[in-house]
Amino acid sequence: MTPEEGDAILKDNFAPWVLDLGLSVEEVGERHALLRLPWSGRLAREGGGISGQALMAAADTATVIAISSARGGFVPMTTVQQSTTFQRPVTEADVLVEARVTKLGRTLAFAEITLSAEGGPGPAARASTVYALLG
Ligand SMILES: CC(C)(COP(=O)(O)OP(=O)(O)OC[C@H]1O[C@@H](n2cnc3c(N)ncnc32)[C@H](O)[C@@H]1OP(=O)(O)O)[C@@H](O)C(=O)NCCC(=O)NCCSC(=O)Cc1ccccc1
Repeated sequence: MTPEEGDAILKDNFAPWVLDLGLSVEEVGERHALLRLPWSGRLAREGGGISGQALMAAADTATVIAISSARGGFVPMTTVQQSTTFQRPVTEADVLVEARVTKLGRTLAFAEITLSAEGGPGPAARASTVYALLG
């Protein structure tokens, strides 16, 4: 899969409010995807840091792209579980969202996601996700 194909999956399969986050696919590999969440003050909470809700949506979205890449294209799937830790605030920076598929089964897929402020000192958040593959 190419980043352009990843962007097309975004456009065709996600809710309008998720598309409003402005996510774009920077890189896709055999079992991973790298997305960019552009900084916007609209995503910030009191104190100026990016909201956890935006980061969780970005992690969920990046996982769909990574699983699609691992499967060679989009297949119907649904999130079953996501667990997220928030480790550093992000202010005034894009967030790079890297999702890696750690197990691709027949009916379930597992992924680990690292979200980092561009140029930042380390992960801003990490997530673990489980997806049911429906097709
Ligand atoms: C399907 C499953 C994950 C597992 O089901 P099981 O453990 O086997 O449970 P059970 O047999 O008890 O069935 C329960 C119900 O499931 C239905 N159903 C079952 N199999 C299929 C099937 N193959 N296909 C379709 N439906 C199927 C079945 O009709 C039944 O409905 P009923 O109760 O009779 O009316 C279920 O727990 C579920 O739907 N959870 C909600 C997940 C969810 O909403 N996540 C958040 C949204 S994802 C997101 O946003 C990310 C994203 C973005 C863009 C693009 C992509 C992703």
